[in-house]
Amino acid sequence: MTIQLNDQVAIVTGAGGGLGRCHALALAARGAKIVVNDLGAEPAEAVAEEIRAAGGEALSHACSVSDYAAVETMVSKVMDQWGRVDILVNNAGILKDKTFAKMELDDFTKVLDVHLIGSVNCTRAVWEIMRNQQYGRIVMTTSSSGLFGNFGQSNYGAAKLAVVGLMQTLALEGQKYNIRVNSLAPTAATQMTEGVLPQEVLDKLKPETVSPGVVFLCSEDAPTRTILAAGAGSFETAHITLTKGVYIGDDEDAADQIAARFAEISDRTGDQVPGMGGAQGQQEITNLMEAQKKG
Ligand SMILES: NC(=O)C1=CN([C@@H]2O[C@H](COP(=O)(O)OP(=O)(O)OC[C@H]3O[C@@H](n4cnc5c(N)ncnc54)[C@H](O)[C@@H]3O)[C@@H](O)[C@H]2O)C=CC1
Ligand SMILES: CC(C)c1ccc(C(=O)O)c(O)c1O
Repeated sequence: MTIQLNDQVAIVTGAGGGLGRCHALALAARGAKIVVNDLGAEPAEAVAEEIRAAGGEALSHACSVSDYAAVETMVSKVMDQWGRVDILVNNAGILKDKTFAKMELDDFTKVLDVHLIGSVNCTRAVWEIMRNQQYGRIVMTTSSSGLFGNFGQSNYGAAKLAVVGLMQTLALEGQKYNIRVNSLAPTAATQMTEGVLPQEVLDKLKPETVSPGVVFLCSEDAPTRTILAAGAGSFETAHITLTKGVYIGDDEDAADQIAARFAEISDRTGDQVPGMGGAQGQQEITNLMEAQKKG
């Protein structure tokens, strides 16, 4: 096994079951010391015990990732015990599915509070530690529902794409401190996806088959700003791209020209994955200048 995480400390949120448990076990199998976080003390401690029984080192800490003070207490405990945090896997999550028409606004806030604010809280609590160490690997957990949409999951989808936005900027800000930030878009049979697909399909979507992707994203040679999709042992990358586009200008009929040339505007030939937000403006100025040169 090439990827070694010996002497590294990893916090995995929502690791009392499902994907988080599998990520924790997989990171521990590579030598990392694991902090098993979840809402409930019992499931978190059970996973920590499972890791210790397999010869690894683990501690559990029950708290909600939505509670910044509690997250800070968890990180202080880890620093007291092990003196560093190398890896953070923001995995904790909940669903409150309903069509947008029927959804209470409170269910929107609750979902954002766990996925987005939970990821912000945990990342913020370890950011300075990682900057000082000049080393950190952070994984956000996104979803196909956020990247591509899913009926009945407007709150969840919004939260799941928000963590990708968080990743985009943190990857840039973390670069000079050797902090790499990536996103994982898993597909797995867990309590979260219970009953949504036929059992014979769920049987193939073992959460254990996703966790090698997390090990890779937490390794020394991890990429940064990647969206890694994973399920049933298959791995893909997803991208937010920008087409070359078309210079239209601002004549009175600009909107009509956009309509007339929309196929060209959205033609994906030669599209790019921008390295940062500024790339869009650069592309637009280039298009303008090319159009001016042509007269
Ligand atoms: N299972 C799947 O196919 C997919 C899962 N995901 C994401 O993967 C992550 C893990 O999901 P699963 O393992 O499938 O679900 P799960 O429901 O089995 O596990 C989620 C864990 O997070 C914990 N949790 C919930 N709120 C928390 C909070 N405030 N603080 C700390 N822990 C909390 C839960 O107690 C639970 O143990 C979630 O972020 C989910 O949105 C994304 C795409 C697909
Ligand atoms: C299998 C369905 C489409 C699906 C996919 C992903 C999630 C998730 O991100 O949690 C779901 O909840 C699903 O129901």
